[in-house]
Amino acid sequence: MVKTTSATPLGSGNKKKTSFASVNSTTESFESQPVLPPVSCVSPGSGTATHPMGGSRCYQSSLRSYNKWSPTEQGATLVWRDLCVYATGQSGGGLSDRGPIKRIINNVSGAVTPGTLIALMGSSGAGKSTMMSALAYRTQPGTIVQGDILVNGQPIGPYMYRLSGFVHQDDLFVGSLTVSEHMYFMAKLKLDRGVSKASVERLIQELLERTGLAKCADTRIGEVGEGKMLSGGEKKRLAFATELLTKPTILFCDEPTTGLDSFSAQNLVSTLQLLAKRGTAIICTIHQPSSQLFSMFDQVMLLADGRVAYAGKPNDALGFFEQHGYSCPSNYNPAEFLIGVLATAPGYEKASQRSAHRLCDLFAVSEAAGQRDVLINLEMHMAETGDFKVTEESHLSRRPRWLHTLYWLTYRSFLTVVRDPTVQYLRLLQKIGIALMAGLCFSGAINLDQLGVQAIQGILFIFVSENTFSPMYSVLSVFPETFPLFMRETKSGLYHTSQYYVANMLAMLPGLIAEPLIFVIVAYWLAQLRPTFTAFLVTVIASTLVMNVSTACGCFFSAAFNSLPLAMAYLVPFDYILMITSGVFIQIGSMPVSISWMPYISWMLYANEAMSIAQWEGVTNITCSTEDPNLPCMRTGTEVLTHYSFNESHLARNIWAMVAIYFVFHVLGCFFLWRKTRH
Ligand SMILES: Nc1ncnc2c1ncn2[C@@H]1O[C@H](COP(=O)(O)OP(=O)(O)OP(=O)(O)O)[C@@H](O)[C@H]1O
Repeated sequence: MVKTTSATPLGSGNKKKTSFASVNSTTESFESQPVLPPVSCVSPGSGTATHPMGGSRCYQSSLRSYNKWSPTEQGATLVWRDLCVYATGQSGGGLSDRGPIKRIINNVSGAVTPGTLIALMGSSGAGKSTMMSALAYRTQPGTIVQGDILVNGQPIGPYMYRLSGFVHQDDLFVGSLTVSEHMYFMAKLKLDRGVSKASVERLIQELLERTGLAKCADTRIGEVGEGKMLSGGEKKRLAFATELLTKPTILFCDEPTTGLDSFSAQNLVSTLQLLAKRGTAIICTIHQPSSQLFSMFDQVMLLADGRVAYAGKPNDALGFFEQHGYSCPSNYNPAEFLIGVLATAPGYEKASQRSAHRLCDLFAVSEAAGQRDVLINLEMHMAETGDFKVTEESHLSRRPRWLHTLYWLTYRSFLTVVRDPTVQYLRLLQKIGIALMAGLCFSGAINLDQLGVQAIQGILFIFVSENTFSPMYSVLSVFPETFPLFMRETKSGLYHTSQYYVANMLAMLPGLIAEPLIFVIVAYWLAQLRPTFTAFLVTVIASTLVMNVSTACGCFFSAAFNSLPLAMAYLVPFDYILMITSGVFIQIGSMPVSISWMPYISWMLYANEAMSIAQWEGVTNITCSTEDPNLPCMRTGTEVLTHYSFNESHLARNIWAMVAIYFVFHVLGCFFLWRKTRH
């Protein structure tokens, strides 16, 4: 199976030391309130697990049928053989990323059976997170995966988003939502579309209670640095609660104990143990666990430089290392010892790597590796001979409808927009302030004489430029800022790029209509522009279109480049072209032939021409100065329009041209965003 995606680093993780238990009341600790559905079965391979939604599941691995593919009923056996993962260094599919190819995972094989809690360990950079994301079908962009990864004999694919949960090392949320809003949003996107509202609410309530988050249900998640927000431990629990919404058959946890004190870490692993006992296969990367924590895992897999140095029972690991000359001193933390042996010692890089590679070679020919290979070969054999389809798991494919997902995404984006007063209210106040200033400056100057012509064209340019530059630059950060969360959610199959893009646009739309409307209403009447309804309406429509097209342009640049500075670097020269071709600084007809195409992409020109037509069409009584007959004199509106290379018949053309540019920018923006999710 080969898979290629494009790479973007995830957002910064919250590694602050927090306590799982300290944020709970004593009766609500993770241990006493395990994040589990109430169940009756306790041993893998038999029994029934009841989902809080009311459904029931039975993991009967001993009775697993290879005529039917149904991991949710039978439990999931995940095997991988000869797995190699490469990073191409192509991060984000933007217009400026290239890098060398690097092998991170090197021919790794392994297996996890239902009801097993396995720890993935190794020194920093050994490849734990990379391997886990490959197994979970959630690789970062720019990653190439080679080798076989099967769940009950079926090559992994998008079904993993429904079958498995992934608790990330760093918790990414939309900070403006409350805990219950977040859970409701996630339930709407993750759960089967047939689940009723009451069931969803019951499920959320139950999960919040079990994770000790019920008391924070109405607390905003918050962003780092904000005053009132969830603690790191609460965010971690919220991440767990979110993943447990779908009752995953396989659960991946990337360093879930990082940032927790030892007591909370133990509580968390106890919870994972209980979850595993009910049949879930759990793979968990973990850093330097205490001796007690280490022995709580059923299996451990030690990675060194992308290879397996040991896989098997934790208690047998020390025996394997001792057999090959590495004895753990008494009273020494075994996990720390094992990782220490495999780690690269500063100053002795070559020697450390040699000894780690030697251990990997020795493990590859060990009895433990042989036993593991028996299971892998059996699964591979079944995969080749079995005749089953993923679609047989009908409830895995009942995704929410396209419009349903769009609705919830728009709702979330809209909440984010309206709950960010610094952006919304300040922008409106700023618009009113500028409109007042502009209107007052021009009031009294708008007359039907030669100076009035200049004044009218001046304020029209202010209408156009004010609705162009600030909205264009203000949306530049929209996609880079939210990109890590967007990538994580699309990689989890929650929604498509198009839904995310359209939802963001729809959430912005009310502001993009209100702002130019307020601006024109204030400035138009203060400056005493042409007092006809048609002229006013055309000015409002053109200003609104200008603002929306500019925002679309900003969104396109925001989606096409991976960072704000890069997007700015390309946008500034583009703005100059726009401004020069707006019809104010140079007569379009006098531009050199080689660049005469430029005005066609300038919505500033289209808007300027449309507003000018609205002001001058049918005007016949412009007065001229009698004092100096040598001064230019335009007596009619047609003469004014001709002077600026405008044409009275272009009004509709200009409006439609702006509409067309609006859609072209958005389609391109959506395409570039989608491209980033590919590779
Ligand atoms: N997209 C990428 N491009 C280049 N190198 C990468 C990329 N992703 C990961 N790596 C490198 O691959 C190696 C393994 O990374 P990974 O995050 O899987 O390690 P890890 O074992 O999880 O480490 P840690 O415990 O510190 O989180 C590291 O050296 C890392 O720098």
